[in-house]
Amino acid sequence: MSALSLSPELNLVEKQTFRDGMARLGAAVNIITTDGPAGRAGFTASAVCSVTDTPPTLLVCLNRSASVWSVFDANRQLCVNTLADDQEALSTLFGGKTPMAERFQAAQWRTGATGSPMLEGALVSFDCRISEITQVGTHDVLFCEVLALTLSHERHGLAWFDRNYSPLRRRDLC
Ligand SMILES: NC(=O)C1=CN([C@@H]2O[C@H](COP(=O)(O)OP(=O)(O)OC[C@H]3O[C@@H](n4cnc5c(N)ncnc54)[C@H](O)[C@@H]3O)[C@@H](O)[C@H]2O)C=CC1
Ligand SMILES: Cc1cc2nc3c(=O)[nH]c(=O)nc-3n(C[C@H](O)[C@H](O)[C@H](O)COP(=O)(O)O)c2cc1C
Repeated sequence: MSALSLSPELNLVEKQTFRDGMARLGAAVNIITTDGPAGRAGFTASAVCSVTDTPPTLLVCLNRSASVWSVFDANRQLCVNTLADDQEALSTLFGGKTPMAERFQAAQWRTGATGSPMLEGALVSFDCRISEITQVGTHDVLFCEVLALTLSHERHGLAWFDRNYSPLRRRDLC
């Protein structure tokens, strides 16, 4: 065990130290999509978390410098598509600098109740309206009320851990 990051003055840890720590905190991989008056957009996110089940709410953290930020901010609705283990390539596509049309061409989509694209083959898709946005440092925290969801019963999951992808095996599937 090392105490690399603990300074005597109890200052905040350096950005790189924080990232090294966060790299060890595994998380599901999601493609967040939206469609509406500002157009269609999507990006990869690991910063997704359950907030409360009453009302059913999750949060998504979005960097305000991302090209997609203004689209999500204007549309105020989104779908959280949690990826299955065979959808790693989609994560890379939506996490890079790829043009938006090219990102969406790589998969099949349905339209959710909010109008947001729902990914075929996702482990679960949460169709949401953004109820609140809070700014924290470089990111917006989008609080999202879940209006509908679609579950897949035949897929394993995908994790982002140690700066890489790992499958998440479901016990009831071989
Ligand atoms: N929450 C976020 O905004 C995240 C952004 N990314 C993006 O993907 C790139 C590659 O990430 P990794 O290969 O995991 O290596 P990395 O060393 O850049 O990041 C390690 C971990 O730190 C956290 N992180 C990275 N950038 C962040 C940011 N700007 N704000 C808050 N948390 C952040 C994430 O948990 C990430 O998995 C990052 O540099 C970033 O651009 C990746 C994961 C989460
Ligand atoms: C595995 C992975 C997880 C990511 N998680 C987040 C996240 O939670 N929040 C975020 O703002 N960006 C995250 N990113 C980066 C965005 O996906 C990326 O900045 C986004 O596609 C916007 O890029 P653009 O500005 O080229 O459109 C992640 C990238 C990867 C590869």
